[in-house]
Amino acid sequence: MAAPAPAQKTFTIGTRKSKLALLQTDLVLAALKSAFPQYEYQIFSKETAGDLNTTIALRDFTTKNLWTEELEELMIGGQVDLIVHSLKDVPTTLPSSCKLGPSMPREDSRDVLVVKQGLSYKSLSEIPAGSVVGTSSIRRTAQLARKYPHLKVQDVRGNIGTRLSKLDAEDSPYTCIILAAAGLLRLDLADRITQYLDSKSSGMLYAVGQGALGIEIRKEDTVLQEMLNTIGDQDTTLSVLAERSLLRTLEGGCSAPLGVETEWVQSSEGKKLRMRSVVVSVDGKECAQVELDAAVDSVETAEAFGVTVADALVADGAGAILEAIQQNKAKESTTA
Ligand SMILES: NCc1[nH]cc(CCC(=O)O)c1CC(=O)O
Repeated sequence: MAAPAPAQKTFTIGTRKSKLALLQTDLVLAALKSAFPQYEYQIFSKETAGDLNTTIALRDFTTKNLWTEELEELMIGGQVDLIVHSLKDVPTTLPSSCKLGPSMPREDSRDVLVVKQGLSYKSLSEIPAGSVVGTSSIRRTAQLARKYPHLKVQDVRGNIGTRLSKLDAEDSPYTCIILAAAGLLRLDLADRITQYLDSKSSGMLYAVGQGALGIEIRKEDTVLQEMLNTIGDQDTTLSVLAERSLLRTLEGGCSAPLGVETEWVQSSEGKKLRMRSVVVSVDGKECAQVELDAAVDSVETAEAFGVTVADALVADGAGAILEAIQQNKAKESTTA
């Protein structure tokens, strides 16, 4: 008699509960299902500390693992097999038993300007002096202070829907807010995008990993590693590896005022990764800036490129800017 068929293998995908997180998880689930229809998949969603704390400014959190830690514990415990994150929210150093798999194709990585409903400004340069821009990101705040010093910045927290409601509220202090294009595009809110921000249009660079998904697995899970290799995109994987290596080397974590912009360019020596990067002091007065190209074709060369750009930024003054921010933080936490 034939042995009974083995129980159908089911992969459990862990995610945050926000609308965007669930949409992103559906993208991964669809890709896995289409490449590996022989397996079953289920989603386990959970609200994280980051979702539950919407009043404290993000930069005041001391832990960097706000969005990831609780799900990682479940994965290490075996209750989930993979976690789908916004890569931007994933710390550059993971628990020793976890790793990131290859990245699927990246959504638009740029920041965008969203103007309050009813106002007709078309770009950041049209926003009048003294207007309030909503953002809780130190990177966006610092770059605004540098390029648009006549504008004011005020915190705005919550998921994307909440931020849009806060912007549009009649008694809102905000003229506009800055968001990641990726979130709005995935939520089908492209009609709220007033202007795409980048090195050319506005001099604003995006966050490391922005627009990409981070798929985290257990380090020893060779089955899932192989499966993710199949649905991964080499160009995206190498760009985000280089960006994350830059951030890790600068040791600024998610609170570093570091902006990047990577693109693949054709040169006479073949395809190269171009990385623009900037570190700005919170008041916008100090700035280190570097643009480099490198032939990147492996994990090793991608990570080495990130280190090279970090070293060049430090040589251009980034170290002093980051140190001043660290010292300020230390001071605040002893006097608060
Ligand atoms: N920190 C919150 C966060 N994490 C990921 C995204 C958007 C999607 C992405 O960048 O992949 C956002 C919102 C935003 O910055 O507008």
